[in-house]
Amino acid sequence: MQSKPSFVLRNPSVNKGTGFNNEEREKLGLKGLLPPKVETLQEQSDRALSQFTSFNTNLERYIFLNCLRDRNETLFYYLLSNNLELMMPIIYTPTVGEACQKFGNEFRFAQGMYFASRDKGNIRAMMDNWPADGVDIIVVSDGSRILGLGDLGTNGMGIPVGKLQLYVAGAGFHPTRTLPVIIDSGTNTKKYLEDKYYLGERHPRIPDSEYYPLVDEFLAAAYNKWPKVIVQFEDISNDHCFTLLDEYRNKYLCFNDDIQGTGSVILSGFINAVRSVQKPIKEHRMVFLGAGSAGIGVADCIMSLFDEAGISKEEARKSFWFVDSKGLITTTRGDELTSQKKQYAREDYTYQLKSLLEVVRDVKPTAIIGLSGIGGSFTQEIIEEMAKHVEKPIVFALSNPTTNAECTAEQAYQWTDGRCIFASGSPFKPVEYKGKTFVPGQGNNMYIFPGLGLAASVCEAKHVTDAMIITAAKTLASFVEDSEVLTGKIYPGLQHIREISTRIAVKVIEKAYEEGMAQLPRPACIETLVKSRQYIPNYENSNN
Ligand SMILES: NC(=O)C1=CN([C@@H]2O[C@H](COP(=O)(O)OP(=O)(O)OC[C@H]3O[C@@H](n4cnc5c(N)ncnc54)[C@H](OP(=O)(O)O)[C@@H]3O)[C@@H](O)[C@H]2O)C=CC1
Ligand SMILES: CC(=O)C(=O)O
Ligand SMILES: [Mg+2]
Repeated sequence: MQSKPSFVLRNPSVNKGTGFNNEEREKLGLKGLLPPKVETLQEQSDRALSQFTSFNTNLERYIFLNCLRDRNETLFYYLLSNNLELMMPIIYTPTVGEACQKFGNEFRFAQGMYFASRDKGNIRAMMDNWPADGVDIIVVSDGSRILGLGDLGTNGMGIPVGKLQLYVAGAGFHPTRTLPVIIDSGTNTKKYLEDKYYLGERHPRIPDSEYYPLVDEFLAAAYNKWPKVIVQFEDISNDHCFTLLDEYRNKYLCFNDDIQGTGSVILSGFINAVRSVQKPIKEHRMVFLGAGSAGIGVADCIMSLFDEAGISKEEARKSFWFVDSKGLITTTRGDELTSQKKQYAREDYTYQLKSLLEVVRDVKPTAIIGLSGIGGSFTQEIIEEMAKHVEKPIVFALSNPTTNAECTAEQAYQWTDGRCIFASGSPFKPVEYKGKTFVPGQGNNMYIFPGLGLAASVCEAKHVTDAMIITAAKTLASFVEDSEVLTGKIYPGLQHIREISTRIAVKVIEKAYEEGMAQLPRPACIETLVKSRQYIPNYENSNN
């Protein structure tokens, strides 16, 4: 049997399934191919929601949603957009972590594009194979540091896929104009190299002499084919991600979500935490567990608050203490520090503090920020020690997925007797403690990258600047009222993500014009322009 070239029921971008009305069924030759009842998008969505809830595991729900997307994109995004709080933990952290780990076993159909070492020299030609007319946004990973789960190689594809689903649902990028990419540079994880279902190239990671030219060729090809595209670097290990960002941030329109997106969202949470504890920035002592891409990105962004308070960089750095896998980072520790760590290395320690507990005892921090990927590393002893010296401790356990969080919300509230301001990278349910309900904040870059990316794309920004990142953080912070921050709430509800992303986009675009970064002629009304560009999942030419 020959398949029809434009068989709409097998094309997720145009398929409406039972949503095709009788006129469309007649015109498209679908009569007899669908059950008789014509359904509205809402009716289809109700059924899909009931199917979603019938599964026993989150991985099954993840697979269900991605298969739905592969059948009917409009229905998928309609369902997702209207049930974001319920479905976010499935398409994104924590479930996406498990989906990546099992990517080879659960593989059903391909999404996105893969460029491997053997493709060197052919990447531009391969891009012509991408079926969509245009691409506005690419999320690219090499799978080398997927959440806190380590080097997953090609299995990391779930992350670009999930991030782009948020770009669509959260900000309104058009789904057909998004492209998830994996640069397959091998994997150093033996388990995957030996796994018969592993789908990537089966070799250890390629050396830098091959890695950087591969990424360079990919970027040159992408900007050659789609000159206005924005590229988000995602979950790339810290031996490469800083170098890539430095190399390309002033060459192309790109940003690194783990460094800059995380920096922005945690700056936002920190602004509101400072409002909540009512202690000026210069009185804060911040201990970071983890000095990688996220930890450094966050500290760099929080530095802007000191700058605004008229405090010099040199003075401001004295408010930061970084702990990595070897202990407190000092200039006298004796190991070779990366340039990022050097800026925050303490010069005032003649003795070495090896553990986080020792550092907390020594520093008596007002804030403890976990971006280490090490689950449970904020122990009861550490948090209780901190809480002895601070009225309202700021406890951010930001590592993903949930199993890698430095502590749980329940632990943080219990160990601080309900006094802490808490945020985590993956969601925790509200906690009942001593008759009070505490709603933990989710300090996750998902609040920032959709609006930031939309802004950069809509105004055709030349580059993503630090000022645009800081503007995004402040705009997000402004969504929480004074009365709310006093109760410990530091992030707005996720159900408002469209409104949040729209406002972030407007403010970031204003900043881009102010800085001369926007290349699109300035419109009469930025908000109208942004809204006119946002995709809303609905059936066209239907009575639905
Ligand atoms: N909430 C959010 O929005 C985001 C959360 N994250 C999460 O943050 C975590 C880290 O990400 P990222 O910074 O990119 O990762 P990196 O690999 O770049 O950095 C990890 C850091 O943690 C340190 N570390 C590792 N083990 C220990 C240990 N036992 N004790 C103390 N420090 C340790 C490493 O030390 P060393 O330098 O010595 O190797 C390194 O400094 C991940 O779990 C990720 O999911 C990341 C981005 C966004
Ligand atoms: C949220 C995110 O980007 C991370 O955990 O890597
Ligand atoms: Mg990430």
